[in-house]
Amino acid sequence: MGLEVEGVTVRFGGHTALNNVDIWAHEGKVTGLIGPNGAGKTTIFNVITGLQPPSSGHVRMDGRDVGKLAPYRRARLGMARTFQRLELFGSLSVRENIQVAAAQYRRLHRGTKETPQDTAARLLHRLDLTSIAHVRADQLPTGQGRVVELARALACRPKILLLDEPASGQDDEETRGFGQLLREIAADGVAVLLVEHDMDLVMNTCDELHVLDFGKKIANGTCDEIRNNAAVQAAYLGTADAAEADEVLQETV
Ligand SMILES: Nc1ncnc2c1ncn2[C@@H]1O[C@H](COP(=O)(O)OP(=O)(O)OP(=O)(O)O)[C@@H](O)[C@H]1O
Repeated sequence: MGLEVEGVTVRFGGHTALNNVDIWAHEGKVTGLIGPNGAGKTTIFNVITGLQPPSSGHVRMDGRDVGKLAPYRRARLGMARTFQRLELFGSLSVRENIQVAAAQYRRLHRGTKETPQDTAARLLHRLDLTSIAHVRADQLPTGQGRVVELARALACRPKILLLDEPASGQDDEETRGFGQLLREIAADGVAVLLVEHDMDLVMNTCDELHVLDFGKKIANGTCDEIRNNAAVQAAYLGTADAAEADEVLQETV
């Protein structure tokens, strides 16, 4: 169970941004989606969440085709996303940002017992944000903002969590902590799909990877398999010389 994307194609005028792409993210796992700039990673997130209608293909959540559903209806079914650019409510505090999301969730899921205040307190504690709970979101360094965005997504109790470059703006220590959090969130039964350029985070956190290049899926496998894949090395380095690529990739990855 989790997320399945099957045969998705997206055309922008004459440009094919995604070409018959299949990817998946299983519950309980962190799945990475990587590829060079312009490979189509954000476009596929937009297709999954319903912001970008595909020219063809299917998106399924727990086996149900959600391709015709508006973004808010997919969110109601348990899809949450963070964005490349932070999308916090700048004038609200960290606590309020989480509480607003929790209140919205509770409004839509009437059986929810936990109050938004308690949800916020629980997530502040779990994500080690209690000491900055009162700080306005627009006063936060980006690295902390990323964790608040994650907390806000978790307030919606997602089954599928899509993260678009969550490590950008984080220092090495923050990124390590973030990776650990993602592992814990997946262990709670969430399907985590991670788009990320920070290869340390990807390789230390993901159970499985999909690789896109120029809108096509060129590889899928474990981190070790992907590290040693000649097509991936060539895509990242623009060379078909596997030996040369391998040398540089060992330094990059
Ligand atoms: N709305 C759009 N109209 C036209 N072309 C687009 C549009 N959105 C994306 N593209 C093009 O589609 C391709 C895929 O873009 P996308 O942003 O999905 O790549 P990406 O893998 O997320 O890149 P990055 O790692 O730089 O964020 C690129 O060539 C991009 O220029």
